[in-house]
Amino acid sequence: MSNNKLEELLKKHFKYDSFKSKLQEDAITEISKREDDVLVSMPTGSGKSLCYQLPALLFPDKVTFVFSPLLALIKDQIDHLTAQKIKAASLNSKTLTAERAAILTDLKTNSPSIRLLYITPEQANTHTFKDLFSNIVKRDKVAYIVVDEAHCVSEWGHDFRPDYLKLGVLRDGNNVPVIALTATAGVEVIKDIVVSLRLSSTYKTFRSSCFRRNLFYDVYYQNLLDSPYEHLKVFIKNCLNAQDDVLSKENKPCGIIYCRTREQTEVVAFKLCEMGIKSLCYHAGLKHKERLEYQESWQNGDCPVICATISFGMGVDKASVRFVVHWGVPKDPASFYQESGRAGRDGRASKCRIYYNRADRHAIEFHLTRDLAKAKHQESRTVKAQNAIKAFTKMVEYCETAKECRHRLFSNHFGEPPPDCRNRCDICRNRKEVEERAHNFLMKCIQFSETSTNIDVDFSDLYEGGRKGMADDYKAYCDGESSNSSCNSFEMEQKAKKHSTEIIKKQFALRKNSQEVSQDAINKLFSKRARVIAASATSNKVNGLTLPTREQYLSKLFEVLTDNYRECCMNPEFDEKDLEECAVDLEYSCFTSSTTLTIYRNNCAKMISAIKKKTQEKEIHSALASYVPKPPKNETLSDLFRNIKKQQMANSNSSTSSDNEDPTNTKFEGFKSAKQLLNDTKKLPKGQTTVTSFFKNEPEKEGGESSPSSKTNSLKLLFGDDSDPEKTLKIEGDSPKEPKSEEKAQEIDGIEIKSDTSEIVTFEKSELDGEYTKPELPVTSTRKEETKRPLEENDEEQVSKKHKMSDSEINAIIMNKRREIVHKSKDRKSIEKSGPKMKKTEVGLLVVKLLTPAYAERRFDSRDTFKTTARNISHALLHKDEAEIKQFVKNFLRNNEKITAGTIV
Ligand SMILES: Nc1ncnc2c1ncn2[C@@H]1O[C@H](COP(=O)(O)OP(=O)(O)OP(=O)(O)O)[C@@H](O)[C@H]1O
Repeated sequence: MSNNKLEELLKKHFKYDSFKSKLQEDAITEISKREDDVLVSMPTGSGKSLCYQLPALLFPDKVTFVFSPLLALIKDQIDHLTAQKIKAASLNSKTLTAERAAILTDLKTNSPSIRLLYITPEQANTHTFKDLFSNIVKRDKVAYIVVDEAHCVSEWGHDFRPDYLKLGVLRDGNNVPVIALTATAGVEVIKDIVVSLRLSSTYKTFRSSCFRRNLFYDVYYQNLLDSPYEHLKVFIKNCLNAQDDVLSKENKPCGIIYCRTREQTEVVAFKLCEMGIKSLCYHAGLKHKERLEYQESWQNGDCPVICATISFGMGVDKASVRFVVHWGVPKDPASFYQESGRAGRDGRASKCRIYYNRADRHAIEFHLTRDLAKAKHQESRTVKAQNAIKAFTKMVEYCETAKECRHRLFSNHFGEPPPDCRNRCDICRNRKEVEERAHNFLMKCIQFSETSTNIDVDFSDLYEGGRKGMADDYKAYCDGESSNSSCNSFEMEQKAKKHSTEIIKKQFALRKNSQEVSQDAINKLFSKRARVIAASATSNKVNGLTLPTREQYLSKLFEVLTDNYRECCMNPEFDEKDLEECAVDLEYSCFTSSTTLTIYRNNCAKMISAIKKKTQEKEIHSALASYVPKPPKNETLSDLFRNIKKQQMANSNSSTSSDNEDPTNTKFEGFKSAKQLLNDTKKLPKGQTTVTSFFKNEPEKEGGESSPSSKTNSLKLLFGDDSDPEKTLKIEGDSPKEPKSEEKAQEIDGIEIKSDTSEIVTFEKSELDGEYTKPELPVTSTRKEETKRPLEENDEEQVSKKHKMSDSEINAIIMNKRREIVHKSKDRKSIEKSGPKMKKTEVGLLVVKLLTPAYAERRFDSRDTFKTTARNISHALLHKDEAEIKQFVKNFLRNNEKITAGTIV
C-alpha cells in the first residue's frame, strides 16, 4: 500500500493533513500490509486508534473486529467514526434486538457495510458471538482482530480484565492479523500480551518513549501547607487562566482531580465550589445517570473541574486537560502514568501534581498488607499482592524523596533509558527547593509522629474498592454481557483462572526473572504496621504462625468484640481504639497460651465463638466487662485529641454519676476519672468483680474494696517527660493504707519519677520492700504496660526480664517521689487559688500549635529543641489563660529568631 494512498484516506475520512508522528505513520503502513501481527505501544493521546481505523478502510468487503473494555469507550469511538461517515457498530448487552438483528444480517452478506464492529470482551465469550465469528472467519470476511487497551490482559497492568485472557482463542483456525494496542506498557505487560493473545513469533512492534515532554510533574505536601485547598485553588486558577477567548467551550482548559475515596471527591468538589471554582464529583457510588450527566458537563466545557475516583477517565478523550491533580498518593506508577497522562493530549504544556499526605500512605499500606494476608497461600493472589506493595512503595518513594527526575519513575517502570527532562519536573527545575520541601515534610511527620491513625477510617471504597470496586463500576456497562457474568471481579477471576490455567502457568514461567518483593520486605512492612503485640525475637514464635495470620485473627476478634459491645453495652464509653486494644489483648492471650499453630487457631476460634455466643445471648463478654482502657498516650496530635475527648467523657460521667446509683451501670468504668473509680469501687456490692482487679491478678478484697494501687491511671501529659512512653511503668500508691487526702489525690493522678537510667518506674509498696520485679504480662488477659509497637528483636525477653534495683536506687526513688508529691500538691494549690484555667493538655496543644509555624520555617535547630521548648513553655504557662499563652509565645518567637538548645524560655 503506497503512502500516498494512505495519506489520501487520512485526509478524506479523518480530515487530517498528515500523520501525527512518524511512529503512527510507520505503524499504519505496516498494519496496512496485513502480513503479520502488530503490537502498538504508544502513550495516551498519541493517536493509536487511527492505527487500525485507517487500515480498516482499505478492505471494503471485510470487517475489522475491535475488542474494547468499556461501553463508554466504544460509544465514543462509534460516534467519532459515524461523524466521519465510517460505518461502525457494536454488539454488546445494551444493543437493542432490532439493531442486533440488522448487524447480524449485514455481517452475513458478501459485502458487509460495517467496517468496524466493536465488542466487549465479555460479549466475545458468549456462544452467540463465537458462532458468528467462526462463520464470518470461514467466509474470509475479517480484516483484522484488534485488541484495544491490550494491557487489560495482564495482571501486571493496572486494569486487569480476566475476560481478556480468553481473547487468544480467536486465533484458532485462522490467519487474521491481530493488532494489539496499549498505552506505554512495561516489559511484563508486553510479555503477557504476546503470550495471551498468541501473537506470532514474527510480530512487529511500534513503541514510543513514555516521556511526555509537555507534562510538568511536581509534588506538594498537604501537611506543610497552611491551607491545602487554598493552594489547590491557586494552582487551578493558574492552570485554567489561559488566554482562551477564541476557544470553543469544549476546548477551554479544564482539569481532573483524582481522589482515593468517593467521600474525598465530594469534599474536594464542595471546597472548590465554596472557593468559587465550579467543580463536580464523579465516582461509582453515583447513579449511572448522574455520572453520565457530570461527565458530559465536564466534557462539553460547562464545568471545568471534575473531582473523581479512578473510575473516571478510561476512554475520556479530551484534548484540553491542562492539569491532573492527585489528591493523595496514586496506587502505582502505571496507574499514575495513565491517570496523569490524561493531561495535555493536545500536546500543549500541562501540569501533573500530587498533593501528598502521610495518612493516605498508612491507609493504603494497611490495605495492601491486609490483601496480602488474605491471599494466604494462593500463589497468584500472593504474587499480585506483593506486586501491589512493591509498586506502591515506588510511589511513596517518588512522593517522599527528591532523589531523581520525576519522569524517571516512568522510564524506569517501562524499562526505558532516562529521558532528557530539561526542567519538566520540579526536581530538575529546582532540586534544592524540592529537597528542602521533602526534608520539611519528613521533619513534620517526625514531629507529630504521624502513625497509623487513619487506618480506622473507612476506606472501604479506597481506589473504588480496588479491582472489586472497579468491577462494580464496570457492572453498569457490562450487565448481562454474558449469561454467567457476575461482574464480581473475584469470581470472574476464579472462573477465568479455571479456564486459563495453562496461560497463567506460562505467564508465571515468563515472570521467573522478574524482581520480586522479598519476604523480608513484606515482613518489615507488616511488623511496621502490625497491631498485634510483638512477642518474641521472630515473627514465628509459634512454628508456622506468621504476623499476617495473627493480624487476621486480631481483625476477627475486633469485629466480634465490636458487635458484642454494640449489642450488649448499656453504657457505651469505649471508643474504637479501646475495642481494638481489648482485641489485641485477647489475641495476645491466645498467642501466649499456644505452642503450635493448631492450638493458636483453636484458641482464637474458641474465643471468637464464645464472644459471638455472648452477643447472641445479649450479654456482654467478660473481656469487655472487665476491660480497663489503657492509660492514654500523648505521642501524637491525634492522641491528644482523643484524650481530650475522653477527658470530656470522664467529666460528663463524673457530673452525672451522682444521679446514677444503679450499680449495674458500673459495668463500663471506661473513662471515669480515677478518683471517681475509687469512689465507685467502694460502692460495689459485695463480691462483685471490679474492673481494676482484672489487671491486678490478685484476689478481690472483701466488700469489693480494691487495693489503692490499682486505681492509678496516670494521664501522661504532653511533654511530661522525655522518655520513651513505651518504657514507662507507673508508680502506684506508696502505702497500702488509706492515704491522707492530699496524697490520695496524688495517687489518683499517678506519680512518675525518673530512675537513674531515666526510665520512669512505678512501684507498689510491697515491691519497694525488696527486689523490684517488673510485672510480667498476664498470660490470660490484658497486658498491663505493654504498648503496641513493631516487632523487635528479643522483645519477649525484655518484657519478662527482671529489673533489679539496689537499695540506694530505691531510696533515691522514694525521696524523689516524696519531693514530687510535695511539689505537685503545691502546684495544685496554686492552681486552685488562681481559679479555673486551661487544662494541661490544652496548654500543650496550644503551645505546639503556636510554635509549629516557626518549626516549619526551620527556626528550631532540631526536633528535640522544638519538643523541649514546647514542653518548657507549656510547663511555665500551666496556670495562664489562652490570651496570656498566645502573647508569651508571640514575644518568645519575636525575641528568638533562631531557637537552639541553649535558648532560655
Ligand atoms: N494524524 C493525526 N493528526 C491529528 N490529530 C490526530 C491524528 N491522529 C489522531 N489524532 C487525534 O489525537 C487524539 C488522540 O487520539 P487517540 O484517541 O487515538 O489516542 P490514543 O493513543 O488511542 O489515546 P488513548 O490511549 O488515551 O486511547 C484524538 O483527538 C485524535 O483525533
